[in-house]
Amino acid sequence: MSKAITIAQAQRYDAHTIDTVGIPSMVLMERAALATFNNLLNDDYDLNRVVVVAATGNNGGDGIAVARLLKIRNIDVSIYLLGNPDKATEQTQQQLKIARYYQIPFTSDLNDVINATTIIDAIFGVGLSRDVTGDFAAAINAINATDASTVAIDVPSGINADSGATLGVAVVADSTTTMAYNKVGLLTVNGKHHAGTVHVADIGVYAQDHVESIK
Ligand SMILES: NC(=O)C1=CN([C@@H]2O[C@H](COP(=O)(O)OP(=O)(O)OC[C@H]3O[C@@H](n4cnc5c(N)ncnc54)[C@H](O)[C@@H]3O)[C@@H](O)[C@H]2O)[C@H](O)CC1
Ligand SMILES: [K+]
Repeated sequence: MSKAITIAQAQRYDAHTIDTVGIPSMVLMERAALATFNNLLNDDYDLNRVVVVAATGNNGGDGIAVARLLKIRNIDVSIYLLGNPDKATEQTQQQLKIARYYQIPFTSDLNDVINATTIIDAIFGVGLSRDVTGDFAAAINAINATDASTVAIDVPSGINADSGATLGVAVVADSTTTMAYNKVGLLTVNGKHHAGTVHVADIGVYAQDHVESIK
């Protein structure tokens, strides 16, 4: 079985790749988005109406980049944004700017989420730090109530990537594209149930330098 890592390891490996190796954060985000996009196409989801549900952390930035990859292929995609965009991470603010350039529609109507054929879950990844409440919980409940296929980025939102526990409420995904390595929480019974099929994406982040084998 391939390696699975904790939240602290994921954060440490990301920071090492960005700060010491020198691969810019936006490059990692673009690779995360491309990997998610490729899995989305390979898994043969119904892409008639795609909605990316994104928050303002870097998990949201991954999702907004996926929206752009879909839009430039003429796929009907919109973004349901949760949280205050002025407080988004630098990378996610940049992805929002790019999304506006490509005129990707933003919606604040949960019915658009409910009527989607495929939903991309880009609300929380390894940065989830407390119980999900309010608008975030309402969006996750709507995602889980639809017949739409759901594809999670990195971690199904609401799942603690260490313990696999549901923090309040969590997305039940059909598949999850997780970055660099699987996460230990996604190997638990609850984590597996929420993640669906897990694809591990090589985004250029590794556990050690001078990599001979990434398995
Ligand atoms: N670091 C990188 O360059 C890469 C990251 N990738 C993706 O980014 C996420 C991790 O991003 P991060 O910004 O650290 O965290 P999240 O997006 O998961 O969310 C953090 C954000 O949300 C707030 N928050 C936490 N819990 C709650 C809650 N219950 N309710 C409301 N808000 C909450 C928190 O305060 C932060 O503001 C990782 O999973 C990847 O998807 C890349 O893939 C590329 C490299
Ligand atoms: K997610």
